[in-house]
Amino acid sequence: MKIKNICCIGAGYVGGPTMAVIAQKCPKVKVTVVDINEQRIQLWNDPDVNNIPVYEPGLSEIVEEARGRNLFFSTDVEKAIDEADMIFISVNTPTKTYGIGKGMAADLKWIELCARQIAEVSKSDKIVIEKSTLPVRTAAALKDILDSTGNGVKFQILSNPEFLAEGTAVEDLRNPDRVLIGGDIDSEEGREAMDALVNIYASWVPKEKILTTNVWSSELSKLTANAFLAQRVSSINAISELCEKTGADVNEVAKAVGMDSRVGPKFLKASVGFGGSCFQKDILNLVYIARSFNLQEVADYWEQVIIMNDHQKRRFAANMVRTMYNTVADKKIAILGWAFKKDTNDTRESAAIYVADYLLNEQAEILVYDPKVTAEQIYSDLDYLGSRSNDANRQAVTVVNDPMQACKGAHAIAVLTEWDEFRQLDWQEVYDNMLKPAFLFDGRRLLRPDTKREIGFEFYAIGN
Ligand SMILES: NC(=O)c1ccc[n+]([C@@H]2O[C@H](COP(=O)([O-])OP(=O)(O)OC[C@H]3O[C@@H](n4cnc5c(N)ncnc54)[C@H](O)[C@@H]3O)[C@@H](O)[C@H]2O)c1
Ligand SMILES: O=c1ccn([C@@H]2O[C@H](COP(=O)(O)OP(=O)(O)O[C@H]3O[C@H](CO)[C@@H](O)[C@H](O)[C@H]3O)[C@@H](O)[C@H]2O)c(=O)[nH]1
Repeated sequence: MKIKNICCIGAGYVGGPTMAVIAQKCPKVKVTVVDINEQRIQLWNDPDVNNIPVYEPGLSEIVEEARGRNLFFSTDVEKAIDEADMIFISVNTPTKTYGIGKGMAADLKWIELCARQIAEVSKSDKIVIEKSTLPVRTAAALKDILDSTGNGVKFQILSNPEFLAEGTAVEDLRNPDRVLIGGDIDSEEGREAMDALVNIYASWVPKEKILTTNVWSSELSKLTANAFLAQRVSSINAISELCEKTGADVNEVAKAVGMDSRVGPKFLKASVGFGGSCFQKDILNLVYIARSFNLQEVADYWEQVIIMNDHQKRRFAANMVRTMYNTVADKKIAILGWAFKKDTNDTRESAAIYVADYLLNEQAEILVYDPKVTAEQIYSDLDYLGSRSNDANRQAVTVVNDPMQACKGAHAIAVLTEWDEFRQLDWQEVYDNMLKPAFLFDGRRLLRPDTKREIGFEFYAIGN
């Protein structure tokens, strides 16, 4: 089966970059990314390619090359569905905030809306691909909805979870560790659909890296992969607290442990806590699924990864307060970095939001600098927590676009995102312009303790 037209529903952090790379690597395939968010689509179509709504190194160049040639962004969802042979569903699947499974289960309302719309609009057979991260067995629900139209259109459902990490999305998409495709391997139509998707990826991914499985394994592998990665971060963060009590250094411990080839060195960087839109949501979802099958021990085991992460964020903020003589009321605290990791403008579940909220509850005055996050986003993150009025957030938090300005006259600095530029700051000048004692809290192990202490900072770092 030759695919000519691809539609992707959802022009977010996954849909945008993934489709841009497919369009670049398959110039003969027309790729249309659609979204109900008009402003987002407008930005994807902005003549100045630097204004596209997702910041990822290397992405604007690809969009510039492919946009208007075989890559299109549109709000006309129906037309794109109608024209496509292959439809990726890449909409958000956040944690439910209401009803059964509130705070745990994935909210599948947007997925279901997509399925219903595809069912309603389609006049020809289609391959429908789960790109969003979904609970295991969601494909069965999609199949039910799609097969109930009664208009004779045939749908093949595949699971093709995305493993890209933000900040390295383009590199991860161009050079994936693996591509996972789950489908109905027992039927000829199922195998044909899987082959069609394999062929798209085979345009640039070596065949041995393209893995095909049954649908349920594919769906569950995605949740499992994120649970394993997050578990490593929580494991090293648990050890970081022990390091602080014993004189061991978490970086040295991580290096010694990670050099065991059975463990490996990646994802052992202690931090103020993992953030991002995926780890917490996907583990909560896994825990919820395990509980729904009455697997209490399995659920409790994975839940601990989240409990540890919440503890890490809280204890970092509490340590700041304790160190600063048990009060930060009316003290100026500069937060360097708001994104959940470097090289992205995404702030979802960023540790910075929770640390700031904790300090605001202690009546601190906060100045924030992040090279890629807007003031509007920072206020909206704080407002969303609902800890105080929106006005109170604007009164207590000032967002600036120069790190030196954030630190000037501050009692303390907290480094909460590992942006490279923070290493290069003139730390002597920062110190000179701060109130003394000048407290510096490194939540990312970004800065060298010896040089900062030499300058005169009261320096604290996770796991040191
Ligand atoms: N962000 C990541 O790094 C990442 C990586 C791998 C997998 N995932 C998974 O991919 C999925 C998408 O994540 P994201 O970060 O791109 O989300 P996102 O919120 O950035 O983008 C989702 C988009 O879908 C749109 N949308 C929702 N319902 C729609 C509908 N019915 N019709 C048209 N558009 C609709 C929204 O307007 C939004 O722009 C999630 O399931 C997530 O778990 C995310
Ligand atoms: O050693 C580490 C590694 C990561 N982190 C933090 O963990 C969070 C997540 O980082 P990362 O995994 O690099 O970014 P994400 O974009 O959230 O990517 C994860 O989540 C995606 C969405 O499901 C998956 O596709 C990716 O494979 C998976 O890495 C960030 O806050 C990091 O700062 C640490 O604290 N220490």
